Amino acid sequence: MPVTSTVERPDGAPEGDALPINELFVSLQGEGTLAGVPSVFVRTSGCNLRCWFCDSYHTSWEPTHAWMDLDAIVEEIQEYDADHVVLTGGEPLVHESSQDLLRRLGELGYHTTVETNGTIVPDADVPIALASVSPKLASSTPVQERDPKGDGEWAERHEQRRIDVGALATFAERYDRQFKFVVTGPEDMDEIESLLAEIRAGADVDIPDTDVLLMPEGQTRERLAETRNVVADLALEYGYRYTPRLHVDLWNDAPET
Ligand SMILES: C[S@@+](CC[C@H](N)C(=O)[O-])C[C@H]1O[C@@H](n2cnc3c(N)ncnc32)[C@H](O)[C@@H]1O
Ligand SMILES: Nc1nc2[nH]cc(C(=O)O)c2c(=O)[nH]1
Ligand code: SF4
Ligand SMILES: [Mg+2]
Repeated sequence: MPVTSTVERPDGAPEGDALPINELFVSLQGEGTLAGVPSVFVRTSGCNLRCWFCDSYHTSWEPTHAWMDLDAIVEEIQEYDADHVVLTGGEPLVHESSQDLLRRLGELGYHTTVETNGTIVPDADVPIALASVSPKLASSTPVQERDPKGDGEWAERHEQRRIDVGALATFAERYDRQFKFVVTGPEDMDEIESLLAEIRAGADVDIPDTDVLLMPEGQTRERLAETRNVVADLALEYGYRYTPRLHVDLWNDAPET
């Protein structure tokens, strides 16, 4: 599948294998089944979606980055004393070079997690230890009233692109994975249930409820204080997992955390 980057490659970008990097830092994995594990985060810039709530605004709505070649990225990762690497964004899989980075990290023995919206499937040979797939629900769509830019310009494109059941089923079949839904309230549950039914019908592997995580929407402690208990109760009611957002609890989602 051709992969197109939404980030322009400006004059002066390095030749060959390189990625637009928004930030590269070490922290505790804040979300999902590996929450609490010290990890190096590589955050690429550029996304094919525009969630109104995106907590990485400068990789999606207003991308900023420095181009780094893969050698420099790997060298910087190796400077940290961590064996887990989280490749995130933006949407890391819009970039062909993300696949090469994953191949190199796999060869070096790193445990790799890819944080992805699940719309772009990598080549079959790309090693991913944990596919952390966060399919985007209707409640993520940047309709005019919720658009951070106020014009609703992205709503239609976002709506068309946000779900590809075939792609989600392929992630389920190929990798150890978690499906991590951002939940804004009880209204999201019908869509989660019907989407899971479609993925399960399309995938020839089992997807146990323990691979389904509900994550409260919130970029700040204040917002999480409103959402976390609602979402925890929904996890109990529906029998799915709850995941905290440790980096928000601990550091209020400051840059490089
Ligand atoms: C910034 S995204 C980057 C990876 C990929 N584009 C995606 O959406 O999965 C990283 C994770 O943060 C989640 N996320 C983004 N904004 C959020 C918010 N306001 N509250 C809760 N989770 C959020 C995403 O759903 C995803 O699981
Ligand atoms: N600590 C921490 N954990 C995270 N897990 C997923 C993140 C992401 O932005 O993809 C993230 C993040 O930004 N920080
Ligand atoms: S898909 Fe991920 S990076 Fe893209 S806008 Fe949504 S949360 Fe942000
Ligand atoms: Mg984050």
